[in-house]
Amino acid sequence: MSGLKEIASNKSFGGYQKVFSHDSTSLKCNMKFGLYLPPDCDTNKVPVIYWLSGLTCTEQNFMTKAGAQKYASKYNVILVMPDTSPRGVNIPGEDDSYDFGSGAGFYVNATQEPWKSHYHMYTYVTSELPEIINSNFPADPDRQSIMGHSMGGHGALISFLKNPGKYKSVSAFAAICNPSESSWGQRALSGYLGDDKTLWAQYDATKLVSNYNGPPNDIFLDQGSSDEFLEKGQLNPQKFVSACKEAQVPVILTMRDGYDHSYFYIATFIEEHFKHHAKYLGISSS
Ligand SMILES: N[C@@H](CCC(=O)N[C@@H](CS)C(=O)NCC(=O)O)C(=O)O
Repeated sequence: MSGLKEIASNKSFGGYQKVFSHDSTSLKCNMKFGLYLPPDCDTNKVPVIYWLSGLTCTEQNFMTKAGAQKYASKYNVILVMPDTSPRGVNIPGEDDSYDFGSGAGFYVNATQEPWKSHYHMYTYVTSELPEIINSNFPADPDRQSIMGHSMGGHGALISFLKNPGKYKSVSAFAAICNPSESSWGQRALSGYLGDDKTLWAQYDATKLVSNYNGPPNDIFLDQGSSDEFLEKGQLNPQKFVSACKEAQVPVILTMRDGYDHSYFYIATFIEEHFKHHAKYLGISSS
């Protein structure tokens, strides 16, 4: 990693909403991420929550639409908001689809040509970015949690399940819970990983949960009942809940009557997610 550069900074709820760029070693391109620094981190190391966004998003969507700064300030946590794929790496067709390539890295490490030289979003969000955050900002490396939306909900669930103990808690809005069985997931997993379904299973929360042996923890899933992608079979929260029950892993699925897939829905319930993480990160609101 080199060239960490602040490219925006705006005071918000007593802290600062910033954007940084840097040269990523795992993605081999320049990347941007959003970072909210709460007021208290001037003097103390504070917990960190990673937010992973969904298809088509950049580091901007959650930052500008979720209203999360108010709660990151109140609960005194650093928020990290990465982009969703490598950018501008000149792979033929990278910008052709909304659900594959740019804006759709799917939080996997690609093994297939031509994606495998850059598309390592799993390593980027679980290793490279935490190292950057922990070494450049007042982040407590022993208190980190992860949450996300849709493709990013999938990213949050697999990051949590594949790294027992690394994240104190996980939550997700409208997560793609069983990507091997959704058309979004099938397109991404076959494109990035090829046809080997055992490799797909390493990035499928519903399959991973059966091997989870980390600390006991309520996995918090949030889902709007009028989400068009739920109706289209892209999300499959019930399959994940059944797999959790079978594996005796505690899960909470909260259905929200009439809410859709949008950031209007996320903004409505984001504080509940902060409360969930605050409980596991050992923080009380100021
Ligand atoms: N454009 C796609 C859907 C893409 C979509 O809904 N993306 C979600 C995540 S899966 C999102 O967060 N979009 C950006 C936004 O709402 O700000 C379609 O119309 O089918």
